[in-house]
Amino acid sequence: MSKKPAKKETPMMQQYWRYRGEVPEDALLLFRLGDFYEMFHADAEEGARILGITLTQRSGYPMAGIPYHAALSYIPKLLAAGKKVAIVDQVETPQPGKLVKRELTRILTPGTTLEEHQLDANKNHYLLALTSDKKGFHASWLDLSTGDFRIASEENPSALMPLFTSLDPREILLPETVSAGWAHREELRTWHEEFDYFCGTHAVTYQPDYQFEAAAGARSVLDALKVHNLQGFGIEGTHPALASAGAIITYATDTLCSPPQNLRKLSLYRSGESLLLDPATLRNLEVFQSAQHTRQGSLIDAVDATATAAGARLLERWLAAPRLDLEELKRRQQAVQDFLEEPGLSSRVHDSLKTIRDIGRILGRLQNRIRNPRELGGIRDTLDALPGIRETLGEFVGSIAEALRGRVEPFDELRELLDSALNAELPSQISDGGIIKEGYDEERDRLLDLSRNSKQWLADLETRERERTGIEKMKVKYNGAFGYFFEVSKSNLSKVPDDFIRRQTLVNAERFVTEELQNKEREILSADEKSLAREEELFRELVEKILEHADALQDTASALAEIDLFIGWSQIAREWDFCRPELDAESILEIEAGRHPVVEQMMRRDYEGFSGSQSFVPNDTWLSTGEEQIALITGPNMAGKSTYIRQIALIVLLAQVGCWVPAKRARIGLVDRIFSRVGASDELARGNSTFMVEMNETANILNNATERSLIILDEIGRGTSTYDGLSIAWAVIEHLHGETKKGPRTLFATHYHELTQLETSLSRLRNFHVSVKEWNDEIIFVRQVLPGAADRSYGIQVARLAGLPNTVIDRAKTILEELETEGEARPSILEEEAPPKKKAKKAAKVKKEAKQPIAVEQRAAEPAAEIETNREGQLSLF
Ligand SMILES: Nc1ncnc2c1ncn2[C@@H]1O[C@H](COP(=O)(O)OP(=O)(O)OP(=O)(O)O)[C@@H](O)[C@H]1O
Repeated sequence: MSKKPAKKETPMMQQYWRYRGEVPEDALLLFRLGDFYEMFHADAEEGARILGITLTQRSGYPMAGIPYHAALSYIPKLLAAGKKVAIVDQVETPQPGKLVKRELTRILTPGTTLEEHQLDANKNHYLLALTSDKKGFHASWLDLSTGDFRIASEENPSALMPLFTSLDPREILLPETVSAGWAHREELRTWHEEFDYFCGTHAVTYQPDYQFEAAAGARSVLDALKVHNLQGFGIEGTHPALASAGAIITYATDTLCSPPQNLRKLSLYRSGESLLLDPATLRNLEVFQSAQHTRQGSLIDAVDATATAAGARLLERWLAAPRLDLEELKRRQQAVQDFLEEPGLSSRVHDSLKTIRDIGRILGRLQNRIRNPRELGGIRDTLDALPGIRETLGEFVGSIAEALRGRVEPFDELRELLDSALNAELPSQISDGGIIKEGYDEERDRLLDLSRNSKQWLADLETRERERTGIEKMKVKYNGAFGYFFEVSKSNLSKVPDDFIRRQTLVNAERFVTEELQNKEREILSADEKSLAREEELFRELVEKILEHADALQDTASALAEIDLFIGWSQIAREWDFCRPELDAESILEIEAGRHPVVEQMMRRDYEGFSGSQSFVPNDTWLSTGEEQIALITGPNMAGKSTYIRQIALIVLLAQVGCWVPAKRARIGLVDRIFSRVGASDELARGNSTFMVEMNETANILNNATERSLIILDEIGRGTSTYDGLSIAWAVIEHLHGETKKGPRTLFATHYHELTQLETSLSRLRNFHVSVKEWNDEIIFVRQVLPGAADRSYGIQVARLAGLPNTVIDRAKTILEELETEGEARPSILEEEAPPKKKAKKAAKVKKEAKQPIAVEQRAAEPAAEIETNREGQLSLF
């Protein structure tokens, strides 16, 4: 931050320093000076560097400025550079010789911006606060742009991490000393490591601890929501998470420079009501971002066919909190069905939705006094689209579409008002005028006429005076310093009459006024000013009228967002042949011809891809906690093991947000958590080794999975020596299987062929393999998941496909042969580590079979049939 210099400052700079002292140290102060926002001292140096603008000097100190009308395009760059931006505006018209009055009008921070161009239209924009006390950890999050405001408390902060990752907040508020203490608590070590990393990738603002005081927080929340108690929201007034909610309100108030006006509801988030996906699983399944950190290639992108930004944000919120509530999920599924059954009507509604504006966010800005005429135009255009949308929705027969129609209000009166009041084209600033339609307000029309007639009068005067003086090219002109004047070129000066009063001499011309012109000028300027003032008054009245309907408009906006999302899903279901999954509370998972939604879409778009195949090969799945609880999947590299196990997790996730799923048929017993242990590339940046990350994630799964969870494990144990890895994988499977009759539904993909022997000792484990064919020492990927274990890994053939030099491939083959011969002489892991007593007998049998597993023979008859079926377009030949 800039330090105030010791020398005597001008009054303006004294004013500057007063505000500089008021705003947070890490904010850059933009100080309005005429037509510029100026930065001074250290702010100027930093601002000029970030914005790439010229650094100048004023009275010996650094200064850098941006034109005020271009501020909107500069500010996002400062925010993107992680800076906060404080704005001090001029709040009166400058008078010569008088220090202009200024006020701090706004502090823009990553989590509290509201302006359209500073928000990503398709993403929620959360400010998150977290604190802790003896009872546990308390979080609150608010999207100030829409007023979405929630709280959550958990004894164990790890339970909040899935939520934080899904929210992907723009800014995090933490209590300074309380949060510093978390690092020293041994029991929080694992969580803190993860949270610390999370904070490292998000903007964090530390606040004094007292801002997180629970009782004061409860009061701020009541004030902000304008209610006497929180019972209506089902929240106790002593709920500990109100501490963080209070900190959010205080921060929002400080940054908006007045209390937020668009909060009307507080909701309590209970982790037990959602399907939880821990941060690693969200990353591994590429739910919100692909492995390349792009939206393209993620699940959200694959199931997003929304036409509106609000619809896209709703999808993000729903994917962040998949449900366990059958009734709600069935409502969503039915909505998709209603729209799917009426494609013509649905696309008509969707087309109309493309014309509506983001009224949820517009209202947020209007309520928080960020007002511009075009936003009113946005509300008007949206309301204009409503009758058509309602009419089309009325033609649907489905019950849910009908219910949704009921939530879209017509707003006839407000629509008529805005239609009659607002011009078709609107300015971006109130001060530009031209907002109000002629004929809407008598007084404003009168002033407008006066100003217009005066302009005609000026034109007449110009003609009259040209005739009188004989100066043919004399013109009436206007400028801010002198007002209206006659401009006469030097060559015509001799013709100027005596009643012309000289005002200014230019190189080639002179400027004059007359008494008549001066009188008229006063009349015109006052008519213009009065007309503008009247327009501003009418504008404010219109805003108030809109805000009277704010709640109803918000409700309509959320219904429109749902309709948009459902229609989008119905289009995806039709285009990609999704089915409506049966949902129940049984612990089973049955998928017929399931597909990976993202890989399938990418393959269709890019059929020249490495897979070499144009269409995705569907596969079946059957799991149940009591019978076929664990599917152990083996198969060569590149066969499709990872894709298969991920597709199952994605199908379950989609089903639990209410979307239809990429399968021919599916029956899904609701899942409380999805765990995955897949790749680890992201984690290396955290300073953990691949193996450490793998073990951390595995520990998390084993400690937290319940009977209702779904677990996908990919190549567990590969990050260490073969025998260590194999032993760990072996023990993990045994643990998940357990002794009892039930356990989490698990898919385990592995290259450790020894594990396939577990089928004989673990009653609820089944072997599967992803099949391939050999053809002249090359392999053909068939991508079919079939019962039984794979015979070998074909790693060398795959390496050849990847382009390894022939010399290396040949040498590898020789080494492999040697190793295989040696391996036969070496004792197997089963002999090194005896299984538990009661399995000893079975294990002895396995040992016998290990060298020549029965599964291989069982599959001997399968290849011909597979080749036949898959040649029809699905076979991939390299
Ligand atoms: N069912 C399928 N239909 C068509 N192509 C598929 C299918 N499954 C996977 N693929 C293609 O095969 C590629 C490799 O799949 P995947 O990564 O799942 O193999 P893998 O068996 O896990 O390999 P590795 O053991 O080497 O990790 C994928 O990128 C995809 O393009």
